[in-house]
Amino acid sequence: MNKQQLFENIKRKKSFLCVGLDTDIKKIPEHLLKEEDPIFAFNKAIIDATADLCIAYKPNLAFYESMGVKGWIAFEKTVNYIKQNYPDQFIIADAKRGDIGNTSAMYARTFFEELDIDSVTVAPYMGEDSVTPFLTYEGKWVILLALTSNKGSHDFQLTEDTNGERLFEKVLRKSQEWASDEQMMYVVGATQGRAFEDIRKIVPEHFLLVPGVGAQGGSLEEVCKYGMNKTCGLIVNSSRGIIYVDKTENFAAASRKAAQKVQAQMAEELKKVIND
Ligand SMILES: O=c1ccn([C@@H]2O[C@H](COP(=O)(O)O)[C@@H](O)[C@H]2O)c(=O)[nH]1
Repeated sequence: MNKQQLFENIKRKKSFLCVGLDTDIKKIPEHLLKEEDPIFAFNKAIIDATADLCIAYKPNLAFYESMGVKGWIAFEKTVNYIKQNYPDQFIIADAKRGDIGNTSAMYARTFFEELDIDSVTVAPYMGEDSVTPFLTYEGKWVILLALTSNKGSHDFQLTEDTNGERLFEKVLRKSQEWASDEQMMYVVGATQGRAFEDIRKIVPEHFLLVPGVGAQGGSLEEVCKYGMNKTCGLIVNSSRGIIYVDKTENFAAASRKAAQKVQAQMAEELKKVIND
């Protein structure tokens, strides 16, 4: 999916919501445990209940890999289910990969060839040769960690060099030499508030993947105020705030309600920048 198609989906659905499929066997409703594949059964119900309200799904690999082979099977089934039934959805493998070049090439092969996923999150710490193998696939996206939502973002990302440049700013500037806004997005945590203003000075046109609303307490309003651009430029993720609002047989309808609430807020925010 290219940038224009993503923007068209956002306008059509009046939504820039990404539902995070952080599916934990210990948190899903008990009645699903009798299913052959409870993780997939849960994901399928959540996807069917929310697909008209969101433009992306973000399964986080940690939740699947923690279950070994069964987890990988559930992950692959989930990706295929979305692709077959909701082909307009942008799929993000939140895997935070990155290694020496030939190893990164294997990660890229996994997500882009074997699974044909739209995008993968990548850590920038190992530099250019750890990122460029992901960029050799046309139509696929790298989502580079820039300024994350957690407290630990202060340890490295927010520290300044002698010229006053913060590490996340260096990541944004340097990585633009590797790919354009048609192939690269950045992760910026919703908890980072006004930093979005500084980020937009360096990457005015790029899409940003924004986790941290909902359970982590980031403000959607603030993210939009400082981070939205003329093509929206935001994919805002919520995982626990949507998928775990109810543990009964009614869980999917409850998740839909939670997604509807966020989507309605997003529709209002979009009106401020998009006229058609
Ligand atoms: O800076 C980051 C980068 C990634 N994440 C991931 O996003 C979701 C957030 O889940 P919530 O339940 O909505 O808090 C999760 O998969 C994280 O690993 C992030 O939170 N912050």
